[in-house]
Amino acid sequence: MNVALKWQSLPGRALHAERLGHLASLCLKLEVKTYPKPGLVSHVDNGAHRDMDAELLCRSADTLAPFFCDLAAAGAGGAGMDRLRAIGVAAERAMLAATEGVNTHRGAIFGLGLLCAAAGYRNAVSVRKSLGRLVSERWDEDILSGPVSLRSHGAVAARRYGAGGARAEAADGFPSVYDIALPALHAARELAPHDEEAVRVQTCMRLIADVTDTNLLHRGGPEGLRFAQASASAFLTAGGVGSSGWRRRAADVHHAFVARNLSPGGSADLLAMALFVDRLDF
Ligand SMILES: CC(C)(COP(=O)(O)OP(=O)(O)OC[C@H]1O[C@@H](n2cnc3c(N)ncnc32)[C@H](O[C@H]2O[C@H](COP(=O)(O)OP(=O)(O)OP(=O)(O)O)[C@@H](O)[C@H]2O)[C@@H]1O)[C@@H](O)C(=O)NCCC(=O)NCCS
Ligand SMILES: Nc1ncnc2[nH]cnc12
Repeated sequence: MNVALKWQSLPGRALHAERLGHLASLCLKLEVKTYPKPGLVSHVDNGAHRDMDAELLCRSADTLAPFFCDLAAAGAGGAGMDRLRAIGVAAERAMLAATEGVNTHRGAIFGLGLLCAAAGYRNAVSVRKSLGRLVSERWDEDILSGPVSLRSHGAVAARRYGAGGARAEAADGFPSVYDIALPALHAARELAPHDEEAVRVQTCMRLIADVTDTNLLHRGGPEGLRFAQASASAFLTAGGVGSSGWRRRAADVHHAFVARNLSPGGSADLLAMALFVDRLDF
């Protein structure tokens, strides 16, 4: 074992891993409790989804907490990608059992799971690096060379349109979280200092405007992706949550997505990851 990994006592590490697992689950629930979020499920309505509601997403988030905790503990113990993948696959199985087969959080298990593992590792070795950088430094090659599911919606969209999706995002150290979501989140706190839900709406819009979300490609093709990006961009250009009447304008964007059956599930996951990193990075 690496000497640095002995730095923190085991009970201390276990407690830290448990906290990280709960924080990851909380961030998934905060994402759900954000309205209006174009096309997505929230506590207000089910967006463009027939098989999901807020209760199901929160049940899924609760189910995942112990797996995020295991991933943080595995990271603290210096685990390689094989071990992380095994926990991730078990988490996917538990999610599908809890939701009766609905894919609520597959992308989030992957992204938040790797961030939990990095947070466990960082705490164990006491190194001052961002979580995204640690994911990229420790696991990027294994992430990119891991088994590819040929039938997933994301894999089909990746083959057809050349999108990198969740895997490229993680291997590159989550540029959509660090370069897109976090700057938007911090700027939004200036625009709406006492309204964290508004801050999350603004961050979500920024992500939709800038990310190649494979869920949008799956449901709407390149035209759907372009429409979604342009609509979110127009909301932001008009002042976003800093302008009067923003709730109505955001709701209009939401309803336009629902009418076109568009749902940016990847951006929803990235919002939860940004909330997680915002609490933990310096
Ligand atoms: C590597 C895996 C993530 C495999 O993923 P896949 O081959 O499916 O690839 P991706 O397209 O990359 O997407 C996976 C999910 O990631 C989210 N996502 C989409 N775009 C991005 C992006 N640009 N950056 C980051 N993340 C992105 C998205 O997840 C959300 O959407 C899910 C709902 O999807 P779906 O069922 O298709 O949706 P619907 O529209 O509702 O379908 P219909 O109603 O039309 O039927 C939801 O789960 C959100 O989370 C993408 O879906 C990975 O799964 C893998 O290899 N796992 C193994 C375990 C592992 O290695 N773990 C590592 C340690 S934890
Ligand atoms: N709020 C949400 N709506 C739809 N799909 C999602 N995947 C993750 N969060 C989601």
